[in-house]
Amino acid sequence: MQLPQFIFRQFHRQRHRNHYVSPLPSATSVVVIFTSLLFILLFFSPTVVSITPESEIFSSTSELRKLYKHESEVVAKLHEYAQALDKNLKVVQKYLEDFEKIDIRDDDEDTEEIVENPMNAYHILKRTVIDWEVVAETIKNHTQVGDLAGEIIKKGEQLPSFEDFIGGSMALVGLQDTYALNLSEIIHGDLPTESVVQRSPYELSARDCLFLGKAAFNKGLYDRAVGWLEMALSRSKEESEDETLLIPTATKEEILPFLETTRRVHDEVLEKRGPYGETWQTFEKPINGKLAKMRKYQKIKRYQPKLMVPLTPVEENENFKALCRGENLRSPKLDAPLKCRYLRRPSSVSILKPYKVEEHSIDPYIVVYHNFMSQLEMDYFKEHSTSRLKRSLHQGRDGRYVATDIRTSKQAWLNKDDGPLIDKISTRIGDATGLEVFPENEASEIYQVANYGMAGRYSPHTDYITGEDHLHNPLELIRGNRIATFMVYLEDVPAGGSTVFPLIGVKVRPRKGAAVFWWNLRTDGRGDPWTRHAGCSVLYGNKWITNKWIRYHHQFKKIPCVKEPDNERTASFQTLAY
Ligand SMILES: O=C(O)CCC(=O)C(=O)O
Ligand SMILES: [Fe+2]
Repeated sequence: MQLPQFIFRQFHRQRHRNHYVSPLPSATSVVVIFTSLLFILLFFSPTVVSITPESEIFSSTSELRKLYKHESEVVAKLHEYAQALDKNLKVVQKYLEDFEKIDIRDDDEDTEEIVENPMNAYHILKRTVIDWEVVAETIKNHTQVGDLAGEIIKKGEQLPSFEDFIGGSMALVGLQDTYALNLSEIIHGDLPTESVVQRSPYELSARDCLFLGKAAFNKGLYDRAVGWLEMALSRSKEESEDETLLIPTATKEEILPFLETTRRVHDEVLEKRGPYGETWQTFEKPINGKLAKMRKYQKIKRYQPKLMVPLTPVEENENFKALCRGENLRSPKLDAPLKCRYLRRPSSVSILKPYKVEEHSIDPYIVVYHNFMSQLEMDYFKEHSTSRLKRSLHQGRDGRYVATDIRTSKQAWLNKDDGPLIDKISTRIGDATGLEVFPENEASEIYQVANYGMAGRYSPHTDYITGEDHLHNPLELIRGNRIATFMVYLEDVPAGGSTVFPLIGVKVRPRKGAAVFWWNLRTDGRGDPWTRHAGCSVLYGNKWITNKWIRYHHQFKKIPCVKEPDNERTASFQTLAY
């Protein structure tokens, strides 16, 4: 079954039919107005037209009637013109008001706070991609500043494209789905997070909901699409009762066909393919009441997360989302042996200032080192990477590196040439883990710094390298595979952005300065698939991490190489560090 897609560009269509966007009178109508005016002026001006006895104008009511008719035509045109000016003024004012809902701030920190809210981010994208075009079109006939985008491009800035706006819309739809956000809250700009409700001054209009419904549909989230489109319908009703709007931003007639198609496709997909798969998701029951009563739908139950058993990609994704939402999937029995402790290494300052270690899983062994890096050290890492950040890529099916939504972040690399602090942190990692990290680039990789923006995420993956390709690379043969990961959070993330291990139910909340450490390989060098992990989408804020991947071959003096029996998994590395 070929899954259908809706065509976007809906916001553009709005421009032509929008209630508040009315084009200025066309060039011909302006000419008509001014010719008529000229005609009246000429007619009444005594210096130009002499009143001759033949003039019938005062005596003949029929002539006066004619004149009056001419005048009213001119007045009608002038009304039209004034109305157009007024409407165009409204377009400009509405844009300005929208922008100024947030006080203008120049300070970098303040602006960061603004863009950290995905609702604000969506509106910034919408304004610069859609509204700018509308405003530019509106003021084109008045002034020379119509080319708003040109002004910015001249400054060497990059502008978002329509595709960026679609990306932003998809991201918002993805956040709503992952965190099961309540639509009636987010349409009013309220974003519920664990601790507080983050507020954005921006509401979502019927047109926004329609657009986001289409984005959800195209993402295969048919259940969510129905939710957005139903919301579009109720917003449209609210807007039609709103006296400040002439007509709703999207009408019922426009929304209904999309909603009907979505409901129909939803039921077809559910019937033919089931309630979820890698590229789609539906409710458990059909929307159509008659179909919903069918016997086969009475038994269907939503997927219940399972741990410690092999999962299909779809099941893994469900575990991933549940963990991101903060659900607890682990049993008390699994968590019972976990401890927190102070770790001292005899040869280092940790004697005075021990590492604070918190266990998250015994097998595979996963721990968090709290307060591992200081604020100054974290700032150093971020500052040295900011100008070098590039879109993260990952290896596609054909082996080439591509940017996809599997990993939506930007990254940069830091090495010892970036200053003495780099080696200082590596020495600390070696000390804390008991592993060999020098020489840089052999025993361990240089630092990868990653920054996740709006809804940035990383789908489930392993850090150890799979496939055969790396076996032909001389450097990889020297280094061996990634035995362990040491990942430090360089920033707090107010909401979302946890690191989760979907197969074993582990979740770690990002806390700045804390580091997560785990073994990717078993003692014999084979990858441990239970270490599959993921970065949840950032719901609010901005996430910074740095990764230090430690390699296998240089550890030969530190760890015993023992083959672990397949049926008896041991956390044999655990003893190394403690
Ligand atoms: O962002 C995260 O929490 C996980 C990142 C990760 O797994 C990676 O960079 O390999
Ligand atoms: Fe990873």
